[in-house]
Amino acid sequence: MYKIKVNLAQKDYPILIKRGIINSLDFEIGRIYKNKKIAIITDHNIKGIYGDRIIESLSAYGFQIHTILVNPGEGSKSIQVLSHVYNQLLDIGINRKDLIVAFGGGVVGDLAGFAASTFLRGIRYIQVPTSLLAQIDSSVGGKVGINLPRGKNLVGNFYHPESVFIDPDLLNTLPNRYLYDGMAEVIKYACIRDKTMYEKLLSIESKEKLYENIEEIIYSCCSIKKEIVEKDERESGERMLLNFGHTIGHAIEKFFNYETFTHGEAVAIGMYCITRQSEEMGITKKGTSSLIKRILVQYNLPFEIGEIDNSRLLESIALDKKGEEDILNIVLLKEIGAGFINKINKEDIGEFVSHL
Ligand SMILES: NC(=O)c1ccc[n+]([C@@H]2O[C@H](COP(=O)([O-])OP(=O)(O)OC[C@H]3O[C@@H](n4cnc5c(N)ncnc54)[C@H](O)[C@@H]3O)[C@@H](O)[C@H]2O)c1
Ligand SMILES: O=C(O)C(=O)C[C@@H](O)[C@H](O)[C@H](O)COP(=O)(O)O
Ligand SMILES: [Zn+2]
Repeated sequence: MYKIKVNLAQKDYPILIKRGIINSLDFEIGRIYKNKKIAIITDHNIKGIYGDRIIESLSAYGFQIHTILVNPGEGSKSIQVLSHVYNQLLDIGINRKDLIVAFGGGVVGDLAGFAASTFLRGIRYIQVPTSLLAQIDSSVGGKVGINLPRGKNLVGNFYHPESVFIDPDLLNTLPNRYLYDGMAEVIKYACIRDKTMYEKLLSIESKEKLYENIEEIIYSCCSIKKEIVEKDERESGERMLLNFGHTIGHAIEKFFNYETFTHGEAVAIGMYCITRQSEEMGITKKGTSSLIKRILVQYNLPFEIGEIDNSRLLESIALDKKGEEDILNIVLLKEIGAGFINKINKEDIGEFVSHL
C-alpha cells in the first residue's frame, strides 16, 4: 500500500493506493465519517459493474446509501446534469453533516466534487476514482467543475476531498481506450517533471507489464501532483505545469464536441503539437517532439489531427484560464522532464497550432 498526505494551508487529506481497497471501503469511510447518510454519485457503467457490491457493503456497515446516477461521458459535466444532481441531493435530504462519494472517472469526480463544493455552500466528499486518468490526476488536487457551451471547465472551484481511495484493481474492467487515455496524463507528468519515468514508460512493452507496474505509476504521478499542488494550490504559477498540452487539448475536445477525442487523446495531440513548434523555434531541445511522438504511439495515442479550421480553435484557446488580458501562459518543455511556463502575446498563439 502507498499513502500520500496532501498538506495544504486550510486542509490535509490522505491518498491511499491499495489493490482491493474497494473491498474495505465501508471500514475506510467509517474511520473518517461518523454520520449515516451518504450520497454516492456515479455513472451507469460503474453502477452496472460495481454498484451493487459497494451499496451492499456500505449498507451492511450501517450507512444509509442513496445513489445518484448520471450518464457516462463528458456531456454529464453540464449545468443541466448538475441541476439534476442538486435536485436529487434535495430529495434525499442531504445536509451539511452528510457525505458525498464521487465514485467514477474524471467526469463523475469533477461533477460530484463541484456539486459538493456548492450544495448548501459545501458538503464533505471523498473521491473513489475508477479510471486510470482519475486515479493519477483528477481525483487529486481539488480542481472540480463543469463545462459551459462555450468551453471546457469554465465553471468550477478548488475544493478538496476528505480522502482519496485508489484501487488499481478497478482498472481491470476499464476499456482499453480509457486505459490509454489515462496514459496521456501519465506521459504529461513524465514530460514536465520526470525523465526517469519517461524511460520507464518506454521500457513497458505490453498491457500486462503496464498492469504489473501500475501501482508504482499511480504513486509517482500522485506524488508529483501533490508536490506541485502544495506549492501552488490555486494555479498562480507552478501548477500551470500540470496543464501541459491542455491549452490546445481543451480546444480540440470542444472543437469536436467532445465526441471524437477523449480528454487524454486531445491532450496527447496538444503536447506533441506545441512541442514540435517550440522545438522549431529553438526553445526546446532538438529531438524532444520525436520522443513525445514515440511514447504516444507506443501507448496507442494520437499525436495529430490534420487540417481543421484553426479560427474556431483559436476562439476556444482565447478562453484558456491561464490567460491574462493580452497574455497567455503556455507550458513548454526545455527537454523531456523539464517543463516551464512561457508568457506569449495572445495573438501569437496561432503559431503554436500550425502542426495539428
Ligand atoms: N479535476 C482534474 O484535475 C482533472 C484532471 C484530468 C482530467 N479531468 C477531467 O476528467 C474527465 C475525463 O475523465 P476520464 O477519462 O476518467 O473519463 P470518464 O469519467 O468519462 O470515464 C471514461 C469511461 O470509462 C468508464 N469507466 C470508468 N472507470 C471504469 C472502470 N473501472 N471500469 C469500466 N468502465 C469504467 C466510464 O463509465 C466512462 O465511460 C474530463 O472531463 C477531464 O476534463 C479533470
Ligand atoms: O490539476 C491541474 O491543475 C490540472 O491542470 C490537471 C489537468 O490534467 C486537468 O485536465 C484539469 O482539469 C485542467 O484544468 P483547467 O483549469 O485547465 O480547466
Ligand atoms: Zn487533464
